Formats: sequence, structure tokens, C-alpha cells
Amino acid sequence: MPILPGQATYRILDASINRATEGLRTLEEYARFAQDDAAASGCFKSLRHDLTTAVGDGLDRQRLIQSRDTPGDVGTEIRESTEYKRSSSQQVIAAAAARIAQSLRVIEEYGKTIDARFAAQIEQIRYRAYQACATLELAAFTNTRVTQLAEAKLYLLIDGGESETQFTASIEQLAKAGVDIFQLRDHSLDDRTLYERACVGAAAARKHGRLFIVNDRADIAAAADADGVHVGQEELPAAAARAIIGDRRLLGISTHSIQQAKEAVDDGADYIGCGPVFAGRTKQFDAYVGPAFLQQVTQSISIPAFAIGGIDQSNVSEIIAAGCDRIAVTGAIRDAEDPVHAAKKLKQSLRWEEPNR
Ligand SMILES: Cc1ncc(COP(=O)(O)OP(=O)(O)O)c(N)n1
Ligand SMILES: Cc1nc(C(=O)O)sc1CCOP(=O)(O)O
Ligand SMILES: [Mg+2]
Repeated sequence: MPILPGQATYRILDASINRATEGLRTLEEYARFAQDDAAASGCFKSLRHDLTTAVGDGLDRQRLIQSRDTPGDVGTEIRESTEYKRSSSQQVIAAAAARIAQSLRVIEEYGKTIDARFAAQIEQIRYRAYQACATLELAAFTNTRVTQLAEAKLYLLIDGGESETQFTASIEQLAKAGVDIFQLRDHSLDDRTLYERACVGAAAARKHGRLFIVNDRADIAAAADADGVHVGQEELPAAAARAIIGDRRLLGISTHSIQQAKEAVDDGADYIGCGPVFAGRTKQFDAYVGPAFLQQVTQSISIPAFAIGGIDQSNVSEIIAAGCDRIAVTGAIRDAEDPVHAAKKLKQSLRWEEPNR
């Protein structure tokens, strides 16, 4: 069928309207289901709605549909190989945002040849879409785990408990008491149980806006969708752990000297454990770094550093006096008569601020 110039215009408009609507819907779903962001989701929905209304008011819908000729569209045969590849949700968002911007501009330009008022309405929708897309893209690129880590003060190493129910209940209670990060550290569990505890623990911590890390096992951290893994000096190297957990999960590394701390930063750690500061009941060591190591760390290391080893209410002031306000503990909470009370007290101590700061 020969294509008349007017029909060609309608054909371009029809294809671009569909493209813009699909792109808006793609971002609406991301905002709704991945970000749980009702405001952003509503914003894309109203853009979609306003586009449909402007098209309904300004264009002849029958002509739009009559102009559609998908089998005869030479463009459906031309595909860049990149159009089939999206390795992350950020790429999906960036591609949808670009599609929206381009197709709205096409609608506006060709719309000018039909109705100037219609074109002006599309221009307004295009500006609103630019803003909404930019906001969503920024939110998608922000790693909330890194933000949560930056604010974290109290880190608890916890074993898998007697049962899944008891483990989950402990995490929920202690999260409410102020524990910011949980680490599942239990060398007695078989892999299946470790994985199952990691799954329920990560979900329980997330419910309360807390982080959940798996000790030693990058594979289990990734499989259970935990927030990260913690590795020691004799365990999986940082690069190997990172390859398993990916860029958006957290990597913690144990350090026992300032040189190890600097190496951990160079190796891409998100945070370090610094110890053992004091002797404790959980793990025995031949030597202790003491608060002096913490002083070195706070002066030269920029990523979050958690003092660890024998820290409890009786000595936490020494950690703070060394300039460190982040601690990782086991016994201080596990062995307390009232673990919830112990966690609350420790958290309060970490909020302490130097009087003349
Ligand atoms: C926060 C934090 N710091 C240090 C450690 C100790 O890790 P590692 O040296 O690998 O010893 P194990 O915990 O594996 O016995 C940690 N787990 N967490
Ligand atoms: C597992 C572990 N790693 C340490 C290190 O210095 O690397 S200290 C430590 C034990 C932490 O438990 P508690 O608070 O009961 O001493
Ligand atoms: Mg370890």
C-alpha cells in the first residue's frame, strides 16, 4: 500500500507514542516494585496518562491505528546487538529513559506539523519526563547498602541459634534494640543450614532496615541475597570474593595492622574489622592490637572501621577515646543476662560525642 506523506507522519507518531508509553511503563514498574517508591511510580503513571490524554485530544486515533503497519516496518529488521543485552537493572532504566526522551521529542517535532497546541503539550510532558527519569536513574545508582553502612555503629557477630524461629526472633529483637549490622558467624553449621539461616536472617534484618553479612562464605552471601560477606586475611582474596558477591553487596575484611588496613582499602573493601583490641571469650589470639591500632586507623583510613575483640560496656569508652565510634561484638551481647538491654546500652555509648567537637 503506498504511504501518503500524512500517513507517514501518523505512522511515525503511532510508533513513537507506543515507544514512549512502553518506556514510561518500564520505569513505573521499577519505581513500584524495585524501589517501593509510590511517589515516583505515581509520577510515571501520570506522565503515561497525560500522554494518552494529549494524544486522544490532539490526534485522530483512527488515523493512528490505520497507519500502523508493523509487518511492513523495515526498522523491525534492524537491531543492534546491544538492544538484547541488559546486564543490570540500571541498564534497563537508562535504556528506557533514553527511549522516552527520544520518542517524546519525535512526537513533539512531527506533532508540530499537525497541531501546534498538541506539540506544546508534548513539550511539557517531555520536560517532566526528563526530571522524573533523572531522579529515578540517580536512585537506582545509589547503593543504599553503602549509605546504611556509613551510618552503622553497632555490629553483632551472631551464631545460627537453636532454630530458624529463634534465630529470626533474636535478629528482630536486636535490630529494634539498635544493632545496625548482623554477621552470621557459625562454623558448626552445615552448608544447607547456613544458607537457610542466611536467607531468613537477611530478610529479618532487611525488614528492620538493618544489614546482614555472612562470615567467610561469599557463595552463601550471594545465594541467600545477603548484604555482603566478611573475609579474613587467610581466606578468599578480596578480588575473588568481589567476583562472587558483585558490586552492589558489601565486602568486609579483617585487619590486624595498619598495612593490612591500607591494603584492604586498595583491594576494594567497603569496611574493615580492626582487632583483636582486647581479649574476649569468643576467639583466642596470641597478641592484641589494643586501642593504639584504632588511633592509627582513624587517622589514615577513610572507609568505615569496626573495632573488634573483647569489647563490652566496661571498655567501650577506650575505643571511643581512641577516636573510633564503631564496634563489632559477640560476647558483650550473646553472654549478657539481657542481650536487648546490653545492645541498647552499647548503642547509647557509641552515640557519645566529644564535648568540644
Ligand atoms: C567485623 C569482623 N571483623 C573481624 C572478623 C574476623 O574475621 P576472620 O579473621 O576471618 O575470623 P573468623 O571470623 O572467620 O573466625 C569478623 N568475622 N568480623
Ligand atoms: C571473631 C573475631 N575476630 C576478631 C579479630 O580481631 O579479627 S576478634 C573476634 C571475636 C569477637 O567476639 P568478642 O566480641 O566476643 O570478643
Ligand atoms: Mg573468616
